[in-house]
Amino acid sequence: MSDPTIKGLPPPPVKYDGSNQRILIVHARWNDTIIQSLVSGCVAKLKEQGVKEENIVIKTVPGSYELPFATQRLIAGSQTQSSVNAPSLLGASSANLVNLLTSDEPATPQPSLTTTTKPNAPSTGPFSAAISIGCLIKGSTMHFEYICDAVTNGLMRVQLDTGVPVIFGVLTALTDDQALERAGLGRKGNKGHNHGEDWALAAVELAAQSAEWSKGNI
Ligand SMILES: Nc1c(NC[C@H](O)[C@H](O)[C@H](O)CO)[nH]c(=O)[nH]c1=O
Ligand SMILES: CC(=O)[C@@H](O)COP(=O)(O)O
Repeated sequence: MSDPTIKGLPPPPVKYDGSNQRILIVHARWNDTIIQSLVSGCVAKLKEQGVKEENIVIKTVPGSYELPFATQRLIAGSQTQSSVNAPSLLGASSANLVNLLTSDEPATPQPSLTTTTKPNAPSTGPFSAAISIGCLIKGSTMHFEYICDAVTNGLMRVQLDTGVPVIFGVLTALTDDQALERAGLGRKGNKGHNHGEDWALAAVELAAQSAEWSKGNI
């Protein structure tokens, strides 16, 4: 692997704490051997950063083209859930807080944010960050180029529209080996590096930082 200070992601400046974060992983199923390795590496690294298993929500879609829609709808849906066994709303996106403050719906009794249900019960409540994972491999037509462009711009729009960080976890590979090496599955004596680990670090960092920014702590 090349020197990460020349080409790659250096360690984060501080170790961010994921213990109060709820993370969404949405992954495509195309090129599933590669996807499964990326998701496994991502989940393992999220747990290393303190994210609880019950706060890691994994959903799948057929292909990468479906990632922006699914990510947007899952983020929106999470913001209508009460926060049980999940991070405090202060860790949520500002959009969620505005909804809560401006809703003319009669306030429904919410379980206290410190409600504890049985351990490892699946969590509910707003996502602190999302990681959208896919693997696009160039074929013989322009299909690759169009999907790459649509997915990239779509995921960027989702995060800017929702205020929830969306990590770009989409490999855009020209060959099978390029994709395998970026999933840590390289075949030619170079296993490569599992990019899913980097995406987990980015998610925990952006979730922590954006929660502070939402509170005006800049
Ligand atoms: N060729 C790849 C695809 N193609 C499928 C599309 O993403 C989409 O599911 C379909 O066009 C229906 O809307 N998807 C990948 O994730 N990776 C590929 O290499
Ligand atoms: C990324 C794709 O859509 C691509 O794998 C499809 O292959 P082809 O361009 O040969 O249809």
